[in-house]
Amino acid sequence: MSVSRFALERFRNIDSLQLEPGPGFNCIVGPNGSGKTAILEGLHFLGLGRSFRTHQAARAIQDGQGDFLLFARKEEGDRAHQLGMQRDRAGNLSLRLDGENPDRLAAFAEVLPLQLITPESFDLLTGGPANRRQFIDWGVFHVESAFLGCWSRVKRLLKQRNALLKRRPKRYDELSYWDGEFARYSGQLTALRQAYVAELLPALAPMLERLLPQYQVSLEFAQGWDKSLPLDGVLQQQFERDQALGFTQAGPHKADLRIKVDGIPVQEFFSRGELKLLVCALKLAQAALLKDKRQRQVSFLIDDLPAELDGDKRLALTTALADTQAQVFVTAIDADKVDDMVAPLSDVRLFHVKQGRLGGADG
Ligand SMILES: Nc1ncnc2c1ncn2[C@@H]1O[C@H](COP(=O)(O)OP(=O)(O)OP(=O)(O)O)[C@@H](O)[C@H]1O
Repeated sequence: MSVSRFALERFRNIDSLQLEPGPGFNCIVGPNGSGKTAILEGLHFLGLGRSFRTHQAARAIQDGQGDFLLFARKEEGDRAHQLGMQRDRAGNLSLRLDGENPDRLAAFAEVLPLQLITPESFDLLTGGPANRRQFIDWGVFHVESAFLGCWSRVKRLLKQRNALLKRRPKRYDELSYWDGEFARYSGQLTALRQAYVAELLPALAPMLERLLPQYQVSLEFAQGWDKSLPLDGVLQQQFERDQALGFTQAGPHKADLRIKVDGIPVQEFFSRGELKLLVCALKLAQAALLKDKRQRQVSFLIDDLPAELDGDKRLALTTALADTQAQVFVTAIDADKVDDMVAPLSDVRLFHVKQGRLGGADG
């Protein structure tokens, strides 16, 4: 259940590159600007249809070129999936999955579940609630087939409601039908999110024990409105405020995950290294839960794994990753730091990248 082949063409500083990763640890090593992150970014594009570095996908197309091409082969038990993506500067996207044209990008995300960890991943803990909703929804999407339909309906109904509010309706009656629908699907979405968080906690405990054993970390799901009241009642109560602001202030689009350490909000307490370890523990827990519930294996993309972590923590993290048996892609500038980290692991491949080209694989 891993990517056994990955190819990029006309992507960032890469003219053409083919990688044959192993099912375990794949270390991509090279100097600044060599194209290490571009390789992870290419995989991220394939799995999620977007970059983690820019909202402008065209920036990833190599300068002077009209499009980029990405291809991966993903082993899945005794069969393999072939994923291909082409994107041009006009924004046209062509997708091929096992020789067919899938009608939605979500088909790629299902085949290629990815977890990204970069030096900016602190955002999950220190940034706004949208980061944490995205974290929860990644998990729910992969374990609950009902999620996508429900989430799309909520999004569409919220958009309609906000458009109605902007027209400054005089009376609440103009919204009440839509609010019934919005509350119904919001309730379903919230139940899925709640159940997911409840299942994540036992998967998280052993990861915290390994990476941050000296702390008591707690997670509390906040659904986005007063949990003692039905959403349609809250919407009716808040109608005048929503009308004045022109948008809806209560609902699942306001949900959050409150994360505390020894009772203190995590961002006010943890060091940068500890924040990174907590992000890793959360993502490892998601991968473990996905494997447990759906027998699906995640590929981890970790940009600059050694950053912020001392030698012991680096080792604790690499062994925790290896124990999940997930495929891991890590980038690092310094080959020596990578050697220390992966010394106890058995399944390691090392790729040297220079000026957008591969200098050979060891391992
Ligand atoms: N559209 C593009 N076309 C050509 N080259 C590009 C494009 N976008 C970025 N680059 C260049 O691609 C190179 C690869 O960047 P990348 O971020 O992958 O390097 P890296 O190996 O991860 O470096 P670092 O260790 O500094 O993070 C950079 O030198 C960048 O200037």
